[in-house]
Amino acid sequence: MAAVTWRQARCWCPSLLQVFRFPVAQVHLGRPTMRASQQDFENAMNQVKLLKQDPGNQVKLKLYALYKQATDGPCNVPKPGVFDLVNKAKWEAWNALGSLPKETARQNYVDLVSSLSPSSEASSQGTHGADEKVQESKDIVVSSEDGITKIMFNRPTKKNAITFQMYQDIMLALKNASTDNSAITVFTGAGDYYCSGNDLTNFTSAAGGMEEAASKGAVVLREFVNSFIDFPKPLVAVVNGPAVGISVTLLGLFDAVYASDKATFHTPFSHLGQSPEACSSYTFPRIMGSAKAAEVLLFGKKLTAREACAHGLVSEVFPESTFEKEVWTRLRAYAKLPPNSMRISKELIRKNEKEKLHEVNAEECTTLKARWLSDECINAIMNFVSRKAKLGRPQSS
Ligand SMILES: CCCCC/C=C/C(=O)SCCNC(=O)CCNC(=O)[C@H](O)C(C)(C)COP(=O)(O)OP(=O)(O)OC[C@H]1O[C@@H](n2cnc3c(N)ncnc32)[C@H](O)[C@@H]1OP(=O)(O)O
Repeated sequence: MAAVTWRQARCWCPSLLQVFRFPVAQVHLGRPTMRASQQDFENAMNQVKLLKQDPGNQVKLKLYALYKQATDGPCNVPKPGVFDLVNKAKWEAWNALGSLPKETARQNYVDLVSSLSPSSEASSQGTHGADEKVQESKDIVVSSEDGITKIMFNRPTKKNAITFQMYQDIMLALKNASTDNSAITVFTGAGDYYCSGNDLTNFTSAAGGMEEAASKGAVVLREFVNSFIDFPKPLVAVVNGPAVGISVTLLGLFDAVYASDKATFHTPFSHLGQSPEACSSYTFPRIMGSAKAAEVLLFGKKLTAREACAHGLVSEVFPESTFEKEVWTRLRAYAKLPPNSMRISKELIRKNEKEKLHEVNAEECTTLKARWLSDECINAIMNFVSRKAKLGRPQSS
């Protein structure tokens, strides 16, 4: 066998913070064996380089973890800071292997690579077909059926609060959805909530200083919101329950919002010492008028679904008992409309606003970065974490 040439191969992660790297070598693949030799291992590493399609972040993390376990043994390096998203994900994947023996890790690596045959590659790609089920991660579940790509917040025990990993998963899901075979893309939530907004522990668990955490948070937020501004297909929210914070402000960038009559819309930014994001400082006054937007964004007035509909944020409200059936029936019909026509019409509607939206997004992120470092914000988050205040409760409306 030829001498192995190690090198770092750049893999195909298309979203923000996407550069997962893992070593590959110059040889060919062996099929799964009962006991993988060093050569099988090296063959498998080379095969990774030859894969024609991106196997997806979850698989790449698994490969990285198994490679490290097989070569270095159990994870022995300090955990990266919370904002070092890629290295933290890699560290967690490696650390999760515990004391798995090197030989077993080597075998598992070979078997995993072997399973990435051309036929199995297709189902793990972002370019999945319109009738496939795809799961990007456990907290963000992506599926595609009947011409609709559904992106579901799936963290019901935490009211679907969005972690840093989930921001990344959503960006990836949107990137994939923009080129898949579906005609429209739909967001919804699992459980009783649509989404309770940013996970307030994202900042409290930051390993680096607050300054660094705020800088990185602003970068993630800007990129995240950009992916909604630029999304080319019709984007629909199926708001199954209460929505808080960024899950509300983002709705100003959606093309249609359907809500159950048990949904509420709450942006408690002043309570949190924060400021609006997702272009809502621009979209909300345009959608609902400046007086109502101020009440919502400055004073944190919680809107019922019917109020949100009356003020233009929601397209239509449905009774809870028939919500799912009625909305999905309608969406399946919409998804049969000519997709290019819908895409071109959306482009026309969005075109004149795009530059402005990007400007607003950048400014909101800069402002929020400063807010996250303020005493008002730090105290509010600490209050939530220590359960002195729950932001949903003091509101009377
Ligand atoms: C880097 C990007 C930044 C983007 C900027 C975005 C800003 C925002 O989104 S601001 C809005 C942030 N969200 C909130 O302020 C909501 C906070 N949560 C609450 O007020 C309440 O939890 C509730 C009203 C959403 C629900 O109340 P309740 O029905 O009483 O349920 P629990 O409080 O017991 O919640 C169950 C469970 O879920 C955890 N949780 C809920 N929301 C969040 C959250 N946003 N962040 C972190 N954790 C959340 C809650 O702590 C409970 O956990 P356990 O105590 O472990 O059961």
